[in-house]
Parts: sequence; structure tokens; C-alpha cells
Amino acid sequence: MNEQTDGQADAQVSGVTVAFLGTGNMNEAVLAGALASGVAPRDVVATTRRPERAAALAERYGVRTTADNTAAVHGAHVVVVGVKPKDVGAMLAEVGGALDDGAVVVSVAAGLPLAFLEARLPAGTRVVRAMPNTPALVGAGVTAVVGGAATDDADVALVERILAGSGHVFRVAEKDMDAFGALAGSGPAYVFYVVDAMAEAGVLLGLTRDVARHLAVETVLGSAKLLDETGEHPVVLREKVSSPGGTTVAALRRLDDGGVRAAFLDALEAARDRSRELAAELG
Ligand SMILES: NC(=O)C1=CN([C@@H]2O[C@H](COP(=O)(O)OP(=O)(O)OC[C@H]3O[C@@H](n4cnc5c(N)ncnc54)[C@H](O)[C@@H]3O)[C@@H](O)[C@H]2O)C=CC1
Ligand SMILES: O=C(O)[C@@H]1CCC=N1
Repeated sequence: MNEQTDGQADAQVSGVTVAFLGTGNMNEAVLAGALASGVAPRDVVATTRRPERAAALAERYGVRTTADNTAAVHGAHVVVVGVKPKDVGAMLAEVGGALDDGAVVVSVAAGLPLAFLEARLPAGTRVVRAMPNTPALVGAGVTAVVGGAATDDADVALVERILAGSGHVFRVAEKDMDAFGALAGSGPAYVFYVVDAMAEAGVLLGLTRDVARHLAVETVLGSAKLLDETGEHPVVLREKVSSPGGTTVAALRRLDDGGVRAAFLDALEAARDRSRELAAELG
């Protein structure tokens, strides 16, 4: 797995036109990242089903919006499909015939293999499978990408440049996509779950909800920054918090008693397995 960008915006996307089809939670975050990469708002069109959603996106990002997916792909160099996995097949069938020559179609859908996507588009369509995560909205995401049979290095590199403003971008083998999704795609949900549980525990100890939540968020942010900036292994940093005979080991023993580490292993296997099931159910 090679990291292709360092999260820095790249000026080489000027003039690139991008259509976002189905602009919900994930595609909005990818759209925000594309703008941060230097794609001009006038070169972006976002499709939605609900007019109020379209109005909110136009107001927030200054992009064009429409409910017409086929019209949206006309003239687009890159088309990012952001609908639920069960809706991807119908979306590709709807827009496939309207794609410009050489357009690159990016799918962010969990589970759906390149072969599934390519089979539902005209022969020879350039397809990139991606797995982003929602911190892309604030430029702190990680995204995996892999190019399909008709892509060349320049196609994948173009997608990477568009994603650069979303955060870190990794080129991976397709066999690793489900694992990447289980860890990083779903990962923000695990972190939010932990933050919520820590805040709840603070409330149990008598802190106000606001203070408990603030402490939990700042502790997670600070710990992530410490990991990142020192490059230390998490075990080493954990040991530096755990004084002999102190409070932290007493707490960590309870986490071990509760099977938290094993639960994480089970959880990621479940996410990976669900990805595979989606491919089997929809293929
Ligand atoms: N939410 C996340 O953290 C991540 C999601 N994904 C993938 O992103 C995709 C979208 O997931 P979410 O954003 O969570 O779902 P979402 O439900 O927030 O977004 C889907 C959007 O597509 C719109 N849509 C559906 N059919 C449409 C049509 N025919 N024309 C125009 N718009 C249409 C819906 O109205 C909705 O706004 C899924 O395939 C998921 O696997 C991948 C990585 C992370
Ligand atoms: O829950 C899901 O299926 C999507 C894919 C990864 C994160 N959210």
C-alpha cells in the first residue's frame, strides 16, 4: 500500500470538471475535499433527490446542483458515484451512455468490486474504486483507491489529485479494499462510539454533559496528535500513561475484562464480511 499524497492541495486540478452523483454524507465530504484540492466550484455539479438538499449544497459550496444525473455527467472529466451500494447498478445504467469519452467514473460504494462496476458501464469505461472516510469533510480523511482494467496511471493520478484535499490517499490492491473499509471507512464511527462512551462515563462520575464531552473530544484529539507527531508505537505511549500501581492500569484491566480488544477484532471482521456480503447480494 503506497501513500500517493500527503494531504496537500494540488494546483494541477484547475479546469478539471467533476460531477457528484448522489450527494449525501460521503459524497459531500469528497466534494469538500475536491474544492480544497483546487477544483473550482464552477466546475462542480452535484446531484441530489431533494431540492432542499440541493439548495444547502449550493449555498455551502457555490457548486451547481441538479436532480438530473444524465445531464450532470455531460462534459465531466470525473464522475463520483456516491449512492448506497444497492442503488449503484441503476445509477450506472442511467448515466453510462451519457459519459464523455475518457471520463473516469469513481465509485465510493462499500463492497462493490471493479468488475461489478465495469460490467454495468459501456465497455472500456475507466473506473476507479475508492474507499474514503467522512473526516474528508475537514481535510483529515484517508482514502484508498484502485484503478480498473481500462485505467492508466494518469487516470488514477487525476483521481488522487482530486482527493488530495480530503486528506491522505493510498493506492491499494483491490483485495485490500474490504479491510481498508472496515478499518478506515467505518473507523470514524468506532471513534465516535468511544468518545460517546467516555463522555457517558464522565457523566457517571458527576461531570456535566458538556464538560464530559469536551474532555473526551480533546483527549482523543490530543492523543491522536501525540501518536502522529512522535511516531511512537501506541503501546509505548500507553505505558507512559500507566504508572505502576496507579489509576490507569486499574482502568485498563477493566477494559481487558470487558473484552474490548477482542470486540474490536470481531467488529472489523464483521465489517469486512458485510462488505463481501454486499458484493454477493448485489452482484
Ligand atoms: N458514510 C460513510 O462514512 C461512507 C460511505 N461510503 C459509501 O458512500 C455511499 C453513500 O453513503 P452515505 O453518504 O452514507 O449515504 P447517504 O444516504 O447519505 O447518501 C446517498 C445520497 O444519494 C442520494 N441519491 C440516491 N439515489 C439518487 C439518485 N438517483 N439521484 C440523485 N441522488 C440520489 C440520496 O438522496 C442521498 O442523499 C455508499 O455507497 C457507502 O458505501 C463509503 C465510505 C464511507
Ligand atoms: O457503513 C457503511 O456501509 C459505509 C461504508 C464504510 C462506512 N460507511
